Amino acid sequence: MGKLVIVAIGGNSLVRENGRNTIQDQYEAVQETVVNIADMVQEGYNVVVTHGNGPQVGFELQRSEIANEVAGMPAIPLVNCVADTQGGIGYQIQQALTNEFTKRGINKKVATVITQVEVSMDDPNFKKPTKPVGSFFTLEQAEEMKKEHPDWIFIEDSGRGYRRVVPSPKPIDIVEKDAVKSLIDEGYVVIAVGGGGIPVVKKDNNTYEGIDAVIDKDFATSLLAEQVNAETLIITTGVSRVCINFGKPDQKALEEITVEVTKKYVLENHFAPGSMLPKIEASLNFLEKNGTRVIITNPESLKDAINENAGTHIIK
Ligand SMILES: Nc1ncnc2c1ncn2[C@@H]1O[C@H](COP(=O)(O)OP(=O)(O)O)[C@@H](O)[C@H]1O
Ligand SMILES: NC(=O)OP(=O)(O)O
Repeated sequence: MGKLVIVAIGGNSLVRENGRNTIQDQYEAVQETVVNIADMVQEGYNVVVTHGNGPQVGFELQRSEIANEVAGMPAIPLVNCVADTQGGIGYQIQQALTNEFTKRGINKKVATVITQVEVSMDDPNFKKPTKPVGSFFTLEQAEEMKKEHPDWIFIEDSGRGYRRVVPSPKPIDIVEKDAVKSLIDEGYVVIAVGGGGIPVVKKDNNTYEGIDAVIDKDFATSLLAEQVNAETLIITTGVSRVCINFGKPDQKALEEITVEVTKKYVLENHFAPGSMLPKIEASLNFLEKNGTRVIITNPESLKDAINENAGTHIIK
């Protein structure tokens, strides 16, 4: 069996900049991304795919709230919005990847696993929402919305505007990890922990119950990578490389950095919370366990990045 690589697709990287946010636009972005994943499979890598849902889960929540306010339809709990977006995006990746394999004559099967991820009810992150979801707003728009919904919390997201935030507990365990492992062993390209996984808590009688939150997909991906013994973790996002002094005149793109240097940059606040910081922290977690390398890049650079010609590489 070839080397096992986990590729995480950022939710924002599936959103077109035309502001329409249609399902068709999202499918086109998925189709562009899977071309690069198929290239990796063709090069002999075993690939597990994970994906975010930050924008999409926020859109779903907004649709539910509008339907509730306008038509009195019952609101959809946040945990179910996560499940819905996990299924919807998983379906698109599964179909696009299967079609790409068919076109290229690659004999590979693809399966999406509806994945529950255990979190702790006592996680302090339930009290302090940090996960940005949905659209970007101006400060004026955010202030206007807060007048109508005083309980909504907004943060500024990496110079891109203001976004609503929801609680984001840390993942403890992947409930369906054995199913994922079995499918990998059978040669499937598996899509799992979509949107960071559906957050669940374990009750005293060992049963699970959903809880309203959005788990960061980078942390869930890092945990899955550890649990299935992946060698390489690749996080695709909106930038080709991680930078220091991001957005400033002296911005510098990083090609290769060690864990030690990365930790120093974290302490110097080079990585924005809610966007680049979780990717970096998830990368460090993975490298401190069984991982050997992490690559952070944009989807179109995937193939070059795995051949060490693009992206930011974090090594031990
Ligand atoms: N130091 C940094 N280097 C590069 N990008 C950064 C940095 N800090 C913040 N960012 C921003 O973080 C974004 C990635 O986070 P985000 O869009 O939330 O992730 P995702 O692709 O998983 O949805 C980048 O596209 C960039 O705008
Ligand atoms: N759930 C999650 O982390 O999604 P994004 O990667 O889209 O922010």
